Amino acid sequence: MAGLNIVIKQLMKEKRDVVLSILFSFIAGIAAVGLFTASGYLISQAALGVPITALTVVIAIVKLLGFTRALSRYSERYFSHRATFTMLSHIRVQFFEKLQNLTPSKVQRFRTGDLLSRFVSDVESLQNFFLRIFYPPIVLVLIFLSTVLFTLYFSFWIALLLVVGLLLSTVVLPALFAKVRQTTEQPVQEKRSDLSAQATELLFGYQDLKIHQKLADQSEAFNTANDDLIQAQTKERKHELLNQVLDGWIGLLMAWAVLAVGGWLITSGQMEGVWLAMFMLLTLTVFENTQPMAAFPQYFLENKKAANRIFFKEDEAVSEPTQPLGDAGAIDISFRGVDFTYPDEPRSTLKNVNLSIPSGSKTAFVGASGSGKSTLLQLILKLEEASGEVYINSQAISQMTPESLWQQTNTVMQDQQFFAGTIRDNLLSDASDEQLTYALKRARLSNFSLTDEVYEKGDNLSGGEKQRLAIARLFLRDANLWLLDEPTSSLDQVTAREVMTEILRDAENDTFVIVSHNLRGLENMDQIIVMDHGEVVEQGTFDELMARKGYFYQLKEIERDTL
Ligand SMILES: Nc1ncnc2c1ncn2[C@@H]1O[C@H](COP(=O)(O)OP(=O)(O)OP(=O)(O)O)[C@@H](O)[C@H]1O
Repeated sequence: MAGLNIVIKQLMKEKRDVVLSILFSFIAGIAAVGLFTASGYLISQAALGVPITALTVVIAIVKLLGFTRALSRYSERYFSHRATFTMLSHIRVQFFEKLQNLTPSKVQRFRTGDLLSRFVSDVESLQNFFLRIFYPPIVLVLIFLSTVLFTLYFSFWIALLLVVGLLLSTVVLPALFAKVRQTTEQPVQEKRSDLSAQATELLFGYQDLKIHQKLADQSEAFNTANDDLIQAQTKERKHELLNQVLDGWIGLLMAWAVLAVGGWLITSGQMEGVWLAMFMLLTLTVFENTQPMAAFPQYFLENKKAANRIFFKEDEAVSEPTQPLGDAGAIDISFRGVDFTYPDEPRSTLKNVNLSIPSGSKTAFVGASGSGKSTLLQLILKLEEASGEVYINSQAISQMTPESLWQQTNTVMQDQQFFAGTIRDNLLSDASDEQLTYALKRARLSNFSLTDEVYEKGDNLSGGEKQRLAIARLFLRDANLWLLDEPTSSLDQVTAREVMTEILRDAENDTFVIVSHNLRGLENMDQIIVMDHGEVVEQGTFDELMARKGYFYQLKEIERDTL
């Protein structure tokens, strides 16, 4: 229920619309019962030959009730849908905020299709929460209470029959179906999420799957997920229809029972015959209100699951950081006893890392692939949380608001995101066109204009163009800390050198950290930190490391031999 409690809280923000929906739904329902009750009375009186003039008031009431019913139904629809759609928008925002508060790596752990399915289908399915779960039972109880009280005035036995029928169709039948559903349950949401995940993977990997001739396998997995979903939906719909039919039967059964009891009451002189048609029509109409209860168990279980998927529990409660990084200009960084393992991974990624990066220094991380260099940058950026502590300007990063840190950082990570739009949109800056064009020029992208189109994920850009576009973003920012993860790995040597010269010109007085597999040009670095299997194995200047003839020296030797 944890998820549904949050949904109720969001719904209660629209208290006024909620109350008005219940009120108008009650008026519409009770007006319908009144309309048919009065009609039954009219039919009996007409059959007994009462002159039409004596029935004018009842005829007027029938007309008034018909009008009231239509108007109230319209108002109910208006307020209930307004409350629902406003609630959905609150939930979307809350879901998005929940994702925003997760570290990026936790978000990445979701399959894209699953996330989309939660964001779209699960949120959409919650529109049934107010419309079919929350207020129909309240309205039903109110209408039945009023009807039973009215009936009690004429006959205890008919009132009792109505109560029995109500219990049968709103308690016994839904409970029975809920039980059956629990044993034969087809989790539609999970199937939908599977299909969505299969579809996104098919689309993302389309080219590779085609080249590796595995498209047929993936398509088969997609078709199986599709069939599973259809099967689950069919089963669910069958349940709902059967429930509706049985509910309708209960209404008819009660009408027959009222006819029989009414007949007995009339023949035994306990009730006047003129009321019989009235109670028949009253019973048939009042049981129409129990129809929405047929779908109640299905919607309840579905919404409970959807709410729990949207407001999923996180593994551990993360305390909100409160301290901003002070804008002191130069930035220094130190790692003290930092250990890190990616969640759900068996292998430890960083082990007891201790290092120091002085303000204004130039540092290069080198080492074998998978040794933990990129992870170190992610820890500095607070994209992951480690044990031990990282300090920036002597402030513990765990207490630091990430936004204040990112504001002072110029970053190029290995994977950059590009969006469908223009080059201008993808520079992610409010700078003037002149400044944007100059940044492109410095990143050696003068062949592009600001209005050139960029496809989703930058699919129409080469690997090197994407890197240069990411670097152009840096030239438009004013930050004191540079964290670059193989920023020029896809560029030819000449362009790479030109671009690096531009970067170093801007970073001259800043703290500069680069991860690189290219061991050339490291002579100019203030320090080189060598990583192996998640540990710092060497650190020092280029000359110091070469003189030591250790790991770095061997890497240099291998590089020289392979050139
Ligand atoms: N998101 C992730 N989830 C789980 N494990 C990860 C994740 N990212 C990286 N790893 C693992 O952490 C280890 C260190 O990876 P990292 O990317 O930091 O290494 P690296 O030294 O930067 O490698 P490369 O030079 O190839 O980029 C690797 O074993 C990798 O498999």
